[in-house]
Amino acid sequence: MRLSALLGDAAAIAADATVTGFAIDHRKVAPGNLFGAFEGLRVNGEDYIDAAVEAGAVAVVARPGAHVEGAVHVADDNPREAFARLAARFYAPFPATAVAVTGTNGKTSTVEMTRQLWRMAGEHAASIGTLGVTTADERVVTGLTTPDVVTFLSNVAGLAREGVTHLAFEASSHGLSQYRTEGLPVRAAAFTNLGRDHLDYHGDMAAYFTAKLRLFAQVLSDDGSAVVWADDPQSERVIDIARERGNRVVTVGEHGDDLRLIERVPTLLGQGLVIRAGGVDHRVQLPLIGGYQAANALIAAGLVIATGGDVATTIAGLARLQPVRGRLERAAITASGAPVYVDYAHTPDAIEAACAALRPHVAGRLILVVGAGGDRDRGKREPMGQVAAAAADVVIVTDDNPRSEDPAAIRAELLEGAPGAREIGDRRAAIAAALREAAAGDIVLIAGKGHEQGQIVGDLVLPFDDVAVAREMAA
Ligand SMILES: CC(=O)N[C@H]1[C@@H](OP(=O)(O)OP(=O)(O)OC[C@H]2O[C@@H](n3ccc(=O)[nH]c3=O)[C@H](O)[C@@H]2O)O[C@H](CO)[C@@H](O)[C@@H]1O[C@H](C)C(=O)N[C@@H](C)C(=O)N[C@H](CCC(=O)O)C(=O)O
Ligand SMILES: Nc1ncnc2c1ncn2[C@@H]1O[C@H](COP(=O)(O)OP(=O)(O)OP(=O)(O)O)[C@@H](O)[C@H]1O
Ligand SMILES: N[C@H](CCC[C@H](N)C(=O)O)C(=O)O
Ligand SMILES: [Mg+2]
Repeated sequence: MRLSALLGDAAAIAADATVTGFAIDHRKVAPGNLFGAFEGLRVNGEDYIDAAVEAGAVAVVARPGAHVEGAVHVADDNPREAFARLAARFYAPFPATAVAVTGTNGKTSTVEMTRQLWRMAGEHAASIGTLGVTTADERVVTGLTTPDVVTFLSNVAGLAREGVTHLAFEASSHGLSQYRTEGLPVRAAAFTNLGRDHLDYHGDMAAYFTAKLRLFAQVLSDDGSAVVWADDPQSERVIDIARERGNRVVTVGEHGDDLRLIERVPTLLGQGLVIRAGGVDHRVQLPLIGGYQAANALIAAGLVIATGGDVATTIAGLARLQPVRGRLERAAITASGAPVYVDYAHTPDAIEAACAALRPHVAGRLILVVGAGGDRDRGKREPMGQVAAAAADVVIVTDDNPRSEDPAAIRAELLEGAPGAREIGDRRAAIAAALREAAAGDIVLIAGKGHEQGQIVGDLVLPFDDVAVAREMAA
């Protein structure tokens, strides 16, 4: 693509260059690239403009005040957004049907279920999120929930080239604030719930919620649909924004109008659901336990239906959903017969939801192994401890991903909320202790790391897999 075709202004025409790609890190600039220079949390990308030009950048998207020499300066007050829109024009075409999911908890589960439902309907579908880029054939890990804009848009274009027509992706609050997905038309956007997380980055709950709401206020296409979990206290805000913009609103949940959850009966390995849609009651056996997975399944069904899926077929498909990795995954059964579950709960609400999911199945005690990640919202730690103490019968506080923090200090903050808890820093030892403690009728829940394959300690990623450790200890 010619730079003049992308920008169309005099400077671009004069430069008469061919654009070869986009980069936001100067170390990844190749000759002919457009470089995006953004102010970050750690450094200012504008400091690398000269180096990017040196490496062959033909244009630089940066604030009007930035100094650009030797390349075309694309000046914009919001360089991240301007960059994303140009990148989208370069990388297009994209899958015709893209949907996005935001919310504190449930994004990964919902995009994965949406992908599965589409596949059951015979569509060529993919998902992008915490688990990576997932298609029917493979999964490629990207490291972030919403990858950076270049990785995201180039991957989405790659999926389209492979024939993917349907994409469900996670729109994290960081991703929304940083315009990581702008330019990809979003035909439906879903809201799962709002709880405490990431206040280290956003400052307060209002700013965190505003970041998420941008999905509905700005990212969702004008003629797109908003799919809203109606049972969250914040749902009205989302619905109001969608109505104001004239988007179609699809509400799901006990208070939902479009997919109303009439009945939910936990069974040994799943739950029986009655879902009312268009005045008809549909009965379906969801093969996953936990109210929270029923919520995510309904939101996924809402997204599929909002983008043209048949109502009865989609609801019937819920009976064939496969479990999502690390979300209430049954990892092992102890010698004494106690099931051991691994779950990615790393917020107060998620710990509550995961414990509530297991409670109907607990005859004896619920034994919880829990920790919190370092370099992340510190204020969520004490509430996580409080919820753990209230929802479980035995709490063992351990390390999650300490990152650059002192693990003992993180544990101390959790213990503020759970003074009666046991403290075992070493995660392997904590899991071993929980499994030893468990008797017949008890259930062990290992929370916080779900599918993760490593434990981040300082700059090191040490191999660690909760499911594998649980299996090893149970054997
Ligand atoms: C807080 C946050 O979102 N940080 C991400 C963000 O950093 P930033 O914009 O603040 O970047 P910075 O490091 O200050 O650098 C500024 C700019 O200079 C550029 N640069 C930097 C250094 C250099 O030598 N040359 C250069 O050009 C950078 O590419 C960047 O564009 O952009 C970087 C480049 O894409 C990301 O690597 C980085 O993710 C860090 C590693 C991270 O841990 N992010 C987490 C918190 C995150 O994004 N999580 C969310 C939510 C998780 C969830 O709840 O699911 C996610 O979507 O994964
Ligand atoms: N709808 C829900 N309501 C409450 N809690 C939930 C819900 N869905 C999932 N959870 C809890 O949150 C955990 C994380 O779920 P999931 O990975 O689907 O969320 P996420 O929003 O993608 O998280 P992340 O922000 O890390 O990407 C689950 O393991 C579970 O404990
Ligand atoms: N996407 C989330 C995942 C947290 C998982 C937990 N294991 C932790 O490390 O805090 C984050 O980056 O905040
Ligand atoms: Mg996720």
